[in-house]
Amino acid sequence: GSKSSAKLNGIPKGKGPYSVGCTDLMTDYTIQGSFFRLYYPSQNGTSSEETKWIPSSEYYRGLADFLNVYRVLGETFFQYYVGSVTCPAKWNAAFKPGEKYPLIIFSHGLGAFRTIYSAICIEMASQGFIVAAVEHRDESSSATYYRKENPVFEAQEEATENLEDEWIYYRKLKRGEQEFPLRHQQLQQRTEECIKALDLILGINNGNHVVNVLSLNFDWTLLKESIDGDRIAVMGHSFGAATAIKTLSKDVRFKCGIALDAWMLPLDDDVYSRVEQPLLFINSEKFQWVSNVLKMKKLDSTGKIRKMITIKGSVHQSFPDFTFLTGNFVGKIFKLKGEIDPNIAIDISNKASLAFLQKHLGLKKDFDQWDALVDGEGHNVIPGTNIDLPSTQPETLE
Ligand SMILES: CCN(CC)CCN(C[C@]12C[C@](c3ccc(C(F)(F)F)cc3)(C1)C2)C(=O)Cn1c(SCc2ccc(F)cc2)nc(=O)c2c1C=CC2
Repeated sequence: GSKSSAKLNGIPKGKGPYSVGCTDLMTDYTIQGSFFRLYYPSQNGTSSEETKWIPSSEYYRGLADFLNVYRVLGETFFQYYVGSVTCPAKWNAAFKPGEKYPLIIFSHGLGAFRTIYSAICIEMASQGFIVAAVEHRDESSSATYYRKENPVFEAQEEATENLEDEWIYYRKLKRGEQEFPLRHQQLQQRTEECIKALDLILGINNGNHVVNVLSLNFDWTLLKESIDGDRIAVMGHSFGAATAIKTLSKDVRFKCGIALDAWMLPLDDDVYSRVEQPLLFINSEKFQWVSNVLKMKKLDSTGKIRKMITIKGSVHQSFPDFTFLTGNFVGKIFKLKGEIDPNIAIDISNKASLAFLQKHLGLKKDFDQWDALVDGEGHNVIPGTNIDLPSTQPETLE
């Protein structure tokens, strides 16, 4: 039986051969700039500092709002509970040059932000990917910010921190407001932000000078000629998975996509015929429902590669990092954990992702050892969906 409370051993380390580094990049002083967290293969021993998982307390305020709990309650709860959590990546460790790495752009879900899918991003980086987890400024994240141009400061007694940071919080649906128009508009912005992040990173690959308004000591020049421009994928969770699908339809530089427990509502009808690239759906057992899965099936079409698996015993929150941070008791109550051990669930998701990426990016690694998972063969995984779909065959064949 399961232990009464799992040891809180936190966010799992990467299992691959590369050491993982982490840094943040925010370009230009406006809301239109790019903002992402970069997870990358790093040179060993160049940083001993672990990465702060949730870097500013404003994120706690945003989370409290998103979760409809009292701000002051929520903030203290999060500050106490996750304020000191670090993720197993070396903060500002030197990038490891010398080979061309495939690139993944990762899009977060509703009410999330760039830092809370670190278990997935760190695993991919440890296996030799560069991962840019974008932070969307479409008011779908619990909180985000942009740094404004430093105004000319009169001499101030104490330098008030973050004076120039402009915070944007989660935009709740208004009473009686239709959901689709808002989500579809946010989807457009999210897609643009993924494409803008790709453009920026490919520019860095060409040696463009990087202006990072976050004063971090990270040497971006080491990324010059280190990205394989032909091996680019897009991934996302929930609203971020819909973003990944829309991004594929908008930009063929993305060679394939991985949709983690996709929320299909924001997608417009004409996207369904415009996704040519291979697409993998990795679903949780508890989140999905008929109309949502039927939309995933609508993407099926002859000659287009579509794979779907469902992780048994998993829930929607099996993909973001919170699933690793509470004991079983609290985790089950808040649906942060399913029946399946969180480390096993994320392991299945990551291995299936790696096998799919090897096949459709043409990687020369050993991720094909997990091909069976992509076919839904293996422990704790089923092919397709657990949701009973209305059959399309005529009722009874006379
Ligand atoms: C009541 C608010 N109501 C707003 C629409 C529904 C809230 N909700 C269910 C929740 C998120 C939940 C959650 C998180 C985190 C803790 C914590 F305590 F661990 F922090 C607790 C409890 C509350 C599970 C979802 O939105 C589910 N969901 C998500 S959850 C992404 C996320 C957000 C914040 C996180 F910290 C971690 C993960 N991303 C999506 O793209 C979509 C959906 C639904 C459709 C599209």
